[in-house]
Amino acid sequence: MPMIEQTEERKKAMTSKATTLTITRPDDWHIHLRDGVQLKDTVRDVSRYMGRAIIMPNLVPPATCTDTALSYRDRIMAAEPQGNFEPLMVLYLTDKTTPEEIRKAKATGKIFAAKLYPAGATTNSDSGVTDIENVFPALEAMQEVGMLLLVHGEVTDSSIDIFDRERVFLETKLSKVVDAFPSLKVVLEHITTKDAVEFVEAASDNVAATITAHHLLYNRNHMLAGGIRPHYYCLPILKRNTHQQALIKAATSGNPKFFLGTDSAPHAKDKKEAACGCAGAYTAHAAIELYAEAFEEVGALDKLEGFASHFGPDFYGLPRNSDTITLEKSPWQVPDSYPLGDADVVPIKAGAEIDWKVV
Ligand SMILES: NC(=O)N[C@@H](CC(=O)O)C(=O)O
Ligand SMILES: [Zn+2]
Ligand SMILES: [Zn+2]
Repeated sequence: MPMIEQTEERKKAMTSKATTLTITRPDDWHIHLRDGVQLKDTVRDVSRYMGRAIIMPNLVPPATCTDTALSYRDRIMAAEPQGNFEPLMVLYLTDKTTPEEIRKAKATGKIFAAKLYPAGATTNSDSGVTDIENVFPALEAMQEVGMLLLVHGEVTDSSIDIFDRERVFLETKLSKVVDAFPSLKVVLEHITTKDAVEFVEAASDNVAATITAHHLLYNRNHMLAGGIRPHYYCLPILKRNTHQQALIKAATSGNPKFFLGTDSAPHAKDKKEAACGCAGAYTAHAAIELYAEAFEEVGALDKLEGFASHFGPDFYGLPRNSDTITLEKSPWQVPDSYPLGDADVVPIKAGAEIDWKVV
């Protein structure tokens, strides 16, 4: 066996037997904290060890302007009295977002990105964008002031199969945006397909993607084979195994274009276990632990730190966190549910064991 392969083999053997792992403190580059009575629970979970998080603005009503984004930030800060956690705010783009609003948001130093939801694509996206060209003036201003564009990348055309909506979005919409705004930094959020991996790899260095833990750990069989499991239902929907494999390969490749974004999106139990259940999976109770399981599965624990703690801040042009966290191999059982304000949320791996624990 050639020398290089032996070294690789040894490294694999080492990482697969690792019992502790210390990494730079991670950040979550895509999370839903919701609002009101739910905030104390969602903020407690994310702030246990995430240094910062990009906070999605799809509230009811959505955070479409600087003032609503800043007052939402204040409510999040009030829910985390220790002050160890920094929420990075995001503006919700609509057909009417003006270049002035973009400049105003950027000038606060607290709003880092604007989010494109195609109208009707996902939870609370009704006020989203109806035609991508409607936001071109806003995108022009974002490119100019250096504000990132975050994208829910799915078309909403009812004639397009739900499993194809991400791919068709790349071909018909996102390609237009990256061609028209080559200096705009774009994050394709929560990618779910091999097509998205290839799109991001082939694009310029201004295009990156977040990947969730649940899309690394699961495929559509987990959701649909042997019974329908609503807690795996999220958007973009889990795809077939070959797409899951492409995502695992991208996340563990060491390519800095792919980084951590949990898309942890809690919905009350009764809103998920329903005839028409809401889209979204809750993973903030064990975010880094779930990623550690996915990385360990393919012998790539040595690639977790870059993905979870380095590539996100590098892409956003922010400093990396300066302290560390330590994970320990110490299996624990996930509760059947957690409190979520005046309701309960069923988390991913409810009632099952997770191997890693943050100490
Ligand atoms: N991912 C989801 O399935 N749901 C998210 C919205 C989103 O990120 O698309 C939510 O807010 O519930
Ligand atoms: Zn989304
Ligand atoms: Zn989301």
